[in-house]
Amino acid sequence: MIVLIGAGGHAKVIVDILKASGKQIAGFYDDHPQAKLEDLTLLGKIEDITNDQPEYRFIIAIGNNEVRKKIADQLERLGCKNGTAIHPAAIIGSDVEVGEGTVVMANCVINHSASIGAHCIINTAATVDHDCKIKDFVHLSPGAHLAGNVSIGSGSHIGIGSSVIQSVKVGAGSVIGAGGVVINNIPDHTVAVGCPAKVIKSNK
Ligand SMILES: CC(=O)SCCNC(=O)CCNC(=O)[C@H](O)C(C)(C)COP(=O)(O)OP(=O)(O)OC[C@H]1O[C@@H](n2cnc3c(N)ncnc32)[C@H](O)[C@@H]1OP(=O)(O)O
Repeated sequence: MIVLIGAGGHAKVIVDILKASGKQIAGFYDDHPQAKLEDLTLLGKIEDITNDQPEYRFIIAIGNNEVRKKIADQLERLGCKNGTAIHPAAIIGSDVEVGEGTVVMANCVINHSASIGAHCIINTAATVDHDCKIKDFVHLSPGAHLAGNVSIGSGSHIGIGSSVIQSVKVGAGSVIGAGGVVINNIPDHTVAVGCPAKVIKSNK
């Protein structure tokens, strides 16, 4: 039984994925007392989460990577278990690892021997090619494409429609702007944009 945390647009898409894959949703937590998420039950504020029902599997349905990490730390302290949501129209190759709490949206392709960390978002129609290594709390935006053997550090955000050529490393906590074309390694905690993507500022 899945429990969602958050009730925004990202959460709505995850509800659709869970419905399409036949998973039951017990309800959702959100800090706004008037929050609505389809016909699901609001279970309380995020600070009210407990591990009283060990059959629950939590998915943090919030797009911001840092917020997701903070809540994941809270869930870990409580001993809560995480669920995953993988759209039935996603294609997952052999020897692919998908970490707990991660969501994979419709029309994604994750190819042979790629590994995806925990609490990642592999957004609509993103592709991750063979042997890529994606650490925890990464967001690959819709239509982002990673060639083979790319590494993405923890908490980085790859913008919508970006491409990363083979064997390049994007550091931790970095952002690649929408439509960026990454052909060189990108350091930790930076924002890079354009074609070819160049660092324009720090992301600390
Ligand atoms: C389902 C969903 O909705 S998933 C969400 C998907 N969303 C995304 O992928 C958003 C990605 N975000 C971006 O591309 C943003 O523009 C960012 C993060 C790169 C930069 O945002 P900010 O930090 O607010 O920077 P800001 O808008 O001030 O831009 C700084 C400079 O970079 C330029 N710039 C910003 N984004 C880009 C871009 N994607 N490509 C090229 N140049 C860019 C701006 O024109 C500006 O240039 P200037 O200084 O010459 O005027």
